[in-house]
Amino acid sequence: MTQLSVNVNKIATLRNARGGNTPNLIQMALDAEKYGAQGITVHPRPDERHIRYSDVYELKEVLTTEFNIEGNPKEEKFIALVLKTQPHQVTLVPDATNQITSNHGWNTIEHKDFLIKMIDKFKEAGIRTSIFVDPDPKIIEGAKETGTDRIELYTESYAQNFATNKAMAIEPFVAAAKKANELEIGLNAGHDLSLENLRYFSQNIPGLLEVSIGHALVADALYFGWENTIRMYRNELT
Ligand SMILES: CC(=O)[C@@H](O)[C@H](O)COP(=O)(O)O
Ligand SMILES: NCC(=O)COP(=O)(O)O
Repeated sequence: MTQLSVNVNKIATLRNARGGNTPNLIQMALDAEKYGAQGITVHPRPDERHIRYSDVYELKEVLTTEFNIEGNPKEEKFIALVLKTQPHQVTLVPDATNQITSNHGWNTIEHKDFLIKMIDKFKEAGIRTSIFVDPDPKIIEGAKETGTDRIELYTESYAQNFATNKAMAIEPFVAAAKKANELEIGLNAGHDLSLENLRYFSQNIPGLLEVSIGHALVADALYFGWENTIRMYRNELT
């Protein structure tokens, strides 16, 4: 059964918009767990545009499901945060500081030595590692070389092409998943997954352990409510 990790970045975006504590990020994360989230994901970016480093420490103290922290380990501050908070999983994402959102995976061949160093550091601390990659079999072979526990398939291209031709959209991800299964690398996925495209993805991707979903889920919750929306997303997963 694929696990749903709810990314709460956009709850923090709304909270920060007025400088107070409404919506209460910690309470919404706890309620997400109560409503069926099997994990909570955060992506504390260097400019703290949404998730603040202080949020990560507070969440660590109260969460009871899997805690997944995403970020780029080129930032020493990120490495220190992860080592101090000891999440279940760290997902390494090659974002530049000024990116509006994540828009590419690692070049696991070009950055092999750096990734090996970072993955060793987090694994030695007992933290499961995942690295954000495009659905490219060569890149996934490179991921195997890094020793990472898991990869996270960057699913924006699937989401973008889904409405036009879902069979074509999912093809590269099926091939990538089969390669990950063959190499015995754990398989996660995320970015722009939604109520429209999640079920088809989940039904066709072999060995999918976890999806992390935030932007579309929070947007849907504006219509359907936090509890209903989380239950609806859980219902789309096989
Ligand atoms: C890695 C990934 O695809 C997303 O979790 C990303 O972290 C979303 O970041 P924003 O919420 O800042 O768009
Ligand atoms: N790793 C993907 C994630 O956590 C959320 O991505 P999105 O659903 O906000 O696009």
